[in-house]
Amino acid sequence: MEKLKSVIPETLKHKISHSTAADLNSTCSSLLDFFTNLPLFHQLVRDLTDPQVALCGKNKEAALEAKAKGNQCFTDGDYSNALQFYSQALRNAPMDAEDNEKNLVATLYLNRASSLHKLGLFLESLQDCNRALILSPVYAKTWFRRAKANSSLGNYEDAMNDFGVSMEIETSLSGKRLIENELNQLVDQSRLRSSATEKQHDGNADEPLQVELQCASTPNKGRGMISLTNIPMASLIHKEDPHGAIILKHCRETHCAFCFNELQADTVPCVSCSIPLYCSLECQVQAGGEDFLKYKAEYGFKLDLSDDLERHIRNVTSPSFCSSGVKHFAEHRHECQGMHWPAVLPPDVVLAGRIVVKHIEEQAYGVLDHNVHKILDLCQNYGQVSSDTKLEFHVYSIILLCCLQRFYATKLTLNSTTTSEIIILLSKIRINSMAVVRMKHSDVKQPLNYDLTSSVEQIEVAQAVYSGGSLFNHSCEPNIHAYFLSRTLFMRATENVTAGSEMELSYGPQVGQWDRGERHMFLKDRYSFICQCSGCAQVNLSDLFHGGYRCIKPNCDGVVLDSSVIKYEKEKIGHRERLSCFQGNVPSDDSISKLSHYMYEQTDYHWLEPGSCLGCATFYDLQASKKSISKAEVHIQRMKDAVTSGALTTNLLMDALRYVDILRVVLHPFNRRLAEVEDNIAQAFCLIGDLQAGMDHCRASIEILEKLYGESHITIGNELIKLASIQFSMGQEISSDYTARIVAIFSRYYGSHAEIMFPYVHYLKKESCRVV
Ligand SMILES: C[S@@+](CC[C@H](N)C(=O)[O-])C[C@H]1O[C@@H](n2cnc3c(N)ncnc32)[C@H](O)[C@@H]1O
Repeated sequence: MEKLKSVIPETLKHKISHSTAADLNSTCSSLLDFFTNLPLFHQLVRDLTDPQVALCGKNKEAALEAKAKGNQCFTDGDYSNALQFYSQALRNAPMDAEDNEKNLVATLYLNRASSLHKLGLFLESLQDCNRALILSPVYAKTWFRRAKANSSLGNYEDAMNDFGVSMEIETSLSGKRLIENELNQLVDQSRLRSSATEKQHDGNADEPLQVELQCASTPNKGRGMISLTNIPMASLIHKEDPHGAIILKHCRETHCAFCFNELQADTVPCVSCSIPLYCSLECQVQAGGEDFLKYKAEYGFKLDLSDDLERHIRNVTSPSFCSSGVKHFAEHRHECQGMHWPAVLPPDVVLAGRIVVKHIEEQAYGVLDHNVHKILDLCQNYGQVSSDTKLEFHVYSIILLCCLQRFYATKLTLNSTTTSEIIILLSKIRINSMAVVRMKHSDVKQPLNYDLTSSVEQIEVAQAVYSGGSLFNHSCEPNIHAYFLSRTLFMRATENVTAGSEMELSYGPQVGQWDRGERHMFLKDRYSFICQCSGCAQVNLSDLFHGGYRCIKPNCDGVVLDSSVIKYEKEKIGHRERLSCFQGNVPSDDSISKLSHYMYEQTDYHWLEPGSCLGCATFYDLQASKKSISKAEVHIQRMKDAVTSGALTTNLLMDALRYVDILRVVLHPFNRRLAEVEDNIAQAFCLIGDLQAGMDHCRASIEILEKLYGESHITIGNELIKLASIQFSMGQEISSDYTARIVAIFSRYYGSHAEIMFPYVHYLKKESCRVV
């Protein structure tokens, strides 16, 4: 692609770089003319769309080779490698391929089920048996394997039926005897053990939306969502499935390409290509590609089975989702023609393709020509994107159209109108799509037992467009919180909202996390807008403390600011509205109220000068402080590196501690850097086994963060979990007040879903009941 961009004449590049949305017809027409006569372009399109050169098609030989390796590993007792090889074979195996006169895919699912069973993964083993039986219900071995999985799971009735079918199909005497033995053992077992399994808490799946919202015009952010009623904190205010979504490349091997949940060992590959992996048949069928169920074998035994066994076979081989009647747009279907453009082009471009195809399919006679701009009624900002992005949008739009034409030859014309419409669609996706995130597995699965001071990390797994969700504007002081379950977007009010207020979420940056300059830069680079939210427009204490220095006058709590911060604060003062944060989030304590009182009382703004204390107006030169900070940072970094590389020593930690003292002398006590450093020190202490010191520093970090974010922010919730995990490791009891505080914060942000997303919340709730 870079090569293609590099041969575009400079004059044309210049024209594109300076184009606005109104110029697109002309720039697209020029680029199309240029590409039409460029062999390199035609070669590139051929490479992307010719199934003969693509590497993502099915390949029986590769599947058989992997199967043979899997069999060898299984024989050698190396079940986890056997599992890997069978999964690889499944990815490559054509659905209709036969091996030893049996359906190859069914055999591979059965073989993998055996490995999964050996590894103790019984549910996964059961699911693989189900898949094998849909494709081929006539093998006694598969029913036998299913019976074993069910038996291990305590599903005795199902297991007996499975053995029953297996016995009917089995022809050999020795086979029948084996089944009979197993069946007898199962009968004994089922008498001894109850099959009760704990039902997983799945939240209130049908929690109703409790609010009325309206899309209205705002003074400086375009459209926005306004509440028409008072909304209590933690209410669910919005729930939506995506208009279009796509998994990110780095998560293809780890997360389901449809629901974006983490993949388990029993992955289901796409039926007709070797790229996407799904967590279940249901996801595969909904996402499209070819339909797995197309290969469902008809049950045609010539056996005299009881009604119960006949019903059992039907239930197993016709999964319930087949009859649910819910029809989804099969978003992967047009990408799955043995070509590899969907695997190669950037996700937002492939996502644009999905949205275009959905548009065409939803209109029975849809043709993509002049009406693409109606695809999504969302705002776009083509005019504001960088020159480089404009050029990329042009090139990718033409390439995407060429790729889509292979599937929709009659409905897609490649001309300047369609190309410019795709460019506008890409601009819409750029500012309106959301990153679907998941908590890092290890952070949430093991209640209070994870790496002691690691922070809860989110991973971006997919990019999705939510037509309704896109109407919510950004605020660095948001009053709603967005999160995802599978691919569904949920939004909740994180505070009590009065009727008529704007409902705003954070697109990333928040007050307390970054200073105003960093927030602006991020939003401008990523979304190309200048933030006009209350956090950026009004003076708030968090922004003052965030990077503030300590006043040199003894007993003065005032904060001293650097010129870079002053620049932004002066801009805010132009707005003449002050201290929004003080009235809401930040807890009042003496130092804050003194400072805020002082600031409120001032009618002129001379106090706002670099190096001048906001509390007592004493001036001092920040240069010397900056020098000592730089020196201290070197030593703290040395300790951090040692933590990362596992080479931490007590000496390195003590050395860093001395330099932290220097930071404490020069930085304001609520400076965010101090919170970060306290956290680093806490982690280091935990690593060398001094958990008490680790806990003290973790607490010190939380106290600072509370000043910056307020006491009920989710960041504080995450930090409190960290503290609880240290306490837990020390064998200390976690007090019920403390537990209640954590539960309250998580419930405020995740409502009834808090426990599914963070199993430790469930654990803490149970603990607090026990303590009380
Ligand atoms: C996802 S859309 C939100 C809905 C949009 N306002 C509309 O009219 O469709 C994002 C765009 O809204 C505007 N916007 C959202 N939050 C903003 C903020 N805090 N300050 C300024 N503009 C904002 C920007 O133009 C941004 O590119």
